Amino acid sequence: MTLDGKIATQKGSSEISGQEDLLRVHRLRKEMDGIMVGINTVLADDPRLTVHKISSNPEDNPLRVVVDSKARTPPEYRILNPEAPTLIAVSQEASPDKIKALEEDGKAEVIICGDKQVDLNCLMDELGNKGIKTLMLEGGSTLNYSMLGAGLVNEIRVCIAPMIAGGVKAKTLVDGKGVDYMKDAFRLNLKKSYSLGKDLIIEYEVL
Ligand SMILES: NC(=O)c1ccc[n+]([C@@H]2O[C@H](COP(=O)([O-])OP(=O)(O)OC[C@H]3O[C@@H](n4cnc5c(N)ncnc54)[C@H](O)[C@@H]3O)[C@@H](O)[C@H]2O)c1
Ligand SMILES: Nc1nc(=O)c(N)c(NC[C@H](O)[C@H](O)[C@H](O)COP(=O)(O)O)[nH]1
Repeated sequence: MTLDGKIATQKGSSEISGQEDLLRVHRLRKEMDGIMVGINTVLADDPRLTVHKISSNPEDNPLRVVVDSKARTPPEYRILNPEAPTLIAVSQEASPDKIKALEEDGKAEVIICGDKQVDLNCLMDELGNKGIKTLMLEGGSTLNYSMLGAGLVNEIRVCIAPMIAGGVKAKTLVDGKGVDYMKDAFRLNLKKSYSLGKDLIIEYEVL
């Protein structure tokens, strides 16, 4: 994020991390069993979510997980390429046709969790059953809030780049509904902080 907490500009531009930070993220991806994003991140960035900035083997790629209530992931997007397995979590709102298009040719496994939105506790249970014990959430702001709100985040690692974007409509690290009173804010414990290139990395445990 930028110093003012933005993870994208209001137009959706999001090149924030310095080169060293991108390598840090890919080293982390390599250690993970799974990597998860919300559907808006897929639509905005068309990410691959593979380990491709450091040397790696195909089996180093984590399971890619998309939280996508209505199965809106476009079948031609890179998240469905054959480089790594992909799981799309949808809700009962997803149309059977869209689910079928995502499952075609083994592109993705689709699981249904929840009535309207994806039920994140149900999804975590399903991932646990598949042997996914470590999961990195890579955004965006809305899913970050839901995961924190559901008590499903153990640890937060943030990169603060020396940039300020501003913009009342620009996404921040955590958006969603937000808490009404600071007494209800999610509490963190500072574990580690260090400079990386021009960026600052801060690691917290969630209390
Ligand atoms: N700088 C970074 O590191 C970084 C990382 C990721 C994303 N981004 C940026 O974030 C923006 C996208 O963030 P966003 O907040 O709009 O969307 P998001 O990626 O968090 O996706 C949210 C969507 O997921 C779906 N969803 C289904 N079930 C849900 C649940 N239980 N909880 C929450 N969402 C659920 C809903 O359709 C919801 O609108 C993009 O502009 C992207 O570039 C930046
Ligand atoms: N570490 C990091 N720094 C950034 O400046 C930024 N914008 C992202 N964004 C995370 C988001 O999930 C992106 O969509 C992926 O970083 C796309 O990258 P890949 O195609 O998977 O390499 N992540």
